[in-house]
Amino acid sequence: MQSQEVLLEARGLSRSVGSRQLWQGVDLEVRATERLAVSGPSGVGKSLLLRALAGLDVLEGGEVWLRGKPQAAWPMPQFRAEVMYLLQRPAPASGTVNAHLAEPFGFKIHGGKSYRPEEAARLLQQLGRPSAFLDQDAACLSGGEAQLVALVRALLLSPTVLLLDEATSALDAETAELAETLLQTWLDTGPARALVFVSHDRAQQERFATRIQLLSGVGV
Ligand SMILES: Nc1ncnc2c1ncn2[C@@H]1O[C@H](COP(=O)(O)OP(=O)(O)OP(=O)(O)O)[C@@H](O)[C@H]1O
Repeated sequence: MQSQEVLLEARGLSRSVGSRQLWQGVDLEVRATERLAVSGPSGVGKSLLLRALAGLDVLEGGEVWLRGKPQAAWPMPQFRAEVMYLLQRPAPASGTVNAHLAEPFGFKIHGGKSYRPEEAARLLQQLGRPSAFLDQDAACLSGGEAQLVALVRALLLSPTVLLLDEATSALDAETAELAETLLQTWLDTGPARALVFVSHDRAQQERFATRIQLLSGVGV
């Protein structure tokens, strides 16, 4: 593992909310192919840490690097396309699943990429969904289905580091394991990639993480 390239690195991160210091002195390193679990009690600030890593929350203290280049030196849309954050409760707008998956390919930041519906169907099939699923209304999906679609949408965009914030929490056990297999294949093929995830499912952490980092509230 140590020979793998460091993709994402954070040093000395700190965060407070009002007068409450959530954590400080947080160091983190994610290497290619890693599946790093960030663990800690409810309210300790795991979501805020992932959001800070993704450039979606302020960096009060410390610094984050992607491939050795400081977060602040990246154009932020590009950084967020490379370090992609998936939240627990995605809420897609109305329109077909296919249209929802195709949508970001129309954004300037993903201009070099093209949407391939057959690839979307292939990924969905690996998650146990038939190709007709692409025609469903995205706004009417169940919580678990919306999580599957968010995951497929992210994988199609091929970020360097995927940050999953309880992003499989609404899936049944069997589908959650299909998602893990899909993610593992994604990590092990193609360019250098890595995964950071938060899960309250201890069994998932233990079977899926290559490493677990505890966020204790007083530095990790
Ligand atoms: N934008 C915000 N403004 C003020 N307080 C916030 C904000 N976001 C989060 N908090 C607070 O910061 C603390 C950490 O929140 P966070 O969601 O990161 O915790 P967590 O470890 O992910 O929790 P859980 O495991 O319950 O999801 C919580 O007390 C929360 O209420």
